[in-house]
Amino acid sequence: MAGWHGSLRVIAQAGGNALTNGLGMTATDASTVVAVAAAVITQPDGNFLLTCRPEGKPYAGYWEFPGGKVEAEETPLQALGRELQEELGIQIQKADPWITRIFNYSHATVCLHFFRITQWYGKPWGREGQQLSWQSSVNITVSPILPANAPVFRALSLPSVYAITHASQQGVEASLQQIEQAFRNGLRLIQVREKEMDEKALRLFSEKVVWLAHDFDARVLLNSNMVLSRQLGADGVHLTGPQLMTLPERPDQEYGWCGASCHNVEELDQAEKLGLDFVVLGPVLPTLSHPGIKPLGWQKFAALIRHYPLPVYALGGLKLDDLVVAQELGAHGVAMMRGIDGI
Ligand SMILES: Nc1nc2c([nH]c(=O)n2[C@H]2C[C@H](O)[C@@H](COP(=O)(O)OP(=O)(O)OP(=O)(O)O)O2)c(=O)[nH]1
Repeated sequence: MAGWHGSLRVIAQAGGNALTNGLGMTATDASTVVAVAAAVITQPDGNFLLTCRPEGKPYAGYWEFPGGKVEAEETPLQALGRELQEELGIQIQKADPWITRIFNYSHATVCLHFFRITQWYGKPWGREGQQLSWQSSVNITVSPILPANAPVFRALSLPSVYAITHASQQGVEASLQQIEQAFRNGLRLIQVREKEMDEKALRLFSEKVVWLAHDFDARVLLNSNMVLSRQLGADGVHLTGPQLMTLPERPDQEYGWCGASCHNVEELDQAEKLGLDFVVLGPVLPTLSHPGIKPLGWQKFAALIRHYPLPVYALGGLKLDDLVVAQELGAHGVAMMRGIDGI
């Protein structure tokens, strides 16, 4: 159990005391937590597979991600390989670890290890007579859904690339042109982070980014400024590390999406406690925007996010080409400031 992150680590050390894991769910004892492996089997268009729980199981008739309990002597990934063969007749070709979430049902407390499966052998079919359905995170058309899975759909609706503006260095016009091009090329999430702009310039620039983004159905989060975010109709706020550590609770839902910058385990724990939508963790590699800060490196990055419940974007000196390695290590995606010109 050593090395389990956040709530899982806490539960492992708790020795039977009831505790809250920061997601509004309570686990009672490490020994009563049932490990489950679940697959987000994703097609190139982003649609993923849900299956309907067959008669005879708890929550029969509810829709879920394919998978099942991890048996003794199995790793979650081994369990998933077995379950997908048994339930769907497919073999995993490529699986990336994703988020790990705990949920308290009346019949059990489950620890769900999610993997994203992007390549597999065979065509999925309901080998246990269960129904299958390909779904999109923005429009789930089957119901009911297992209660633990609502935040998972929200996480899945986050794109794999998160851009960060740097107009103060680049020049406002050049920056807006680049951002528009990136939206044309598929960018769907951006943070306005302009620490050197005065209030008026920031308002003007942010307003333009929001207009542009909404033309492309993309989302804009403003760095640290909840009031301005709401005034401009932006999609939410991105908290700085210090801001994250001083907030007693998540900004009101009326502010929309809420992410945060994290650099260490304390900040990751706090983001989990506040129930944020995602975090950015870095710097992974040396970066011009934070000279003099020792980068985490990929190994430490992977260790910090192991078994973490929120989607994590890797940040710091990264380009689009780093997305594959980031996701193989458990990241949801990559966040980029200068790398945005490659989008
Ligand atoms: N497979 C799966 N299980 C989920 C999801 N969400 C969620 O809360 N769970 C819970 C429901 C169950 O309590 C538990 C999975 O247990 P299960 O009974 O389906 O496991 P299994 O396939 O190994 O079944 P069995 O051999 O025990 O009959 O995890 C999900 O998306 N997929």
